[in-house]
Amino acid sequence: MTTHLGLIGGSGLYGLALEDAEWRAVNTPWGVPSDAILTGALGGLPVSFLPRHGRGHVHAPGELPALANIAALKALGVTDIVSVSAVGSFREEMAPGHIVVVDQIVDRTVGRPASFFGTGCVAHVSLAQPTCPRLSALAADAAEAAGATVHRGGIYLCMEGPQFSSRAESRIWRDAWGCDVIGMTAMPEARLAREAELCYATVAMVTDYDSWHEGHGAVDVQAVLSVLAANVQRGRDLAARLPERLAEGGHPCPHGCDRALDHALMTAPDRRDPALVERLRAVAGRVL
Ligand SMILES: CSC[C@H]1O[C@H](OP(=O)(O)O)[C@H](O)[C@@H]1O
Ligand SMILES: Nc1ncnc2[nH]cnc12
Repeated sequence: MTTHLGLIGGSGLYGLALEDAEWRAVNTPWGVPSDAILTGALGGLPVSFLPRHGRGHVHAPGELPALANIAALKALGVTDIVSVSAVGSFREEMAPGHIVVVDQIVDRTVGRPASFFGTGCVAHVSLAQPTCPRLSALAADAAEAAGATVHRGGIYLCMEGPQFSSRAESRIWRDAWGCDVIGMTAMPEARLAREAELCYATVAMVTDYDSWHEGHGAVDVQAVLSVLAANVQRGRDLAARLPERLAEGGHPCPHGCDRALDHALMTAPDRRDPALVERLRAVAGRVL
């Protein structure tokens, strides 16, 4: 399998310098993604870049076309997705400007479509390890090489938003639930990447201390944007350092991300909905 890097740019990251760059409109059985996808190469490795919120930050976190986003990257041949996200921190030592390469996610979103499968073709994939350890380690190495302070591992609380958390919520996620960072977009992205058999890693850029920290004001967009602006070059450096690490080959994935559907389908072949199966070919063709 040819390694193809998919980069999902979060708040503040709407473009990237690629070789042979071309913005391509992609359609999927789940509609159109957040924006056209910038295809090209970095250091000889095929790369596809999708601005999660669209250029100009059009889409709210709760209304992102996440199914179309993952299906479009899969259709372009992406094997590995590195998602870049702005997050608030629940830990003093995970300071603004630092990077946390998340290894666990707690999903507090509500009402977001979160599966390609459903009635007529039911599947249950494992999400015990929602990010790929191999890809996460490579992303952490690239971030360190780009000069960032990196925390390897952390629990990402994915809230619904779009409002930020109350102080009481912030303290609950931090003290009672033991979460490390908070954002609004890792879910259902990570779920869908697993269903589409793609390796997925989240590189979270800390922009604030959310609302719990007595020594810091509560988060607002201005604070987030000023930290992102100060670190945008580091984000680009990190992206530029990923291909050389990925090029050594990671497939078959030692953690089985690219075979996640091997034993996941439940619906008997003769009981499957043909229309749904047809749509599913775009992400799960390997097992259908
Ligand atoms: C601009 S602050 C809130 C916004 O930023 C994060 O977006 P992303 O994960 O795409 O970087 C957060 O999840 C919210 O959507
Ligand atoms: N404190 C916070 N809560 C949710 N999403 C965020 N993105 C950046 N900072 C955040």
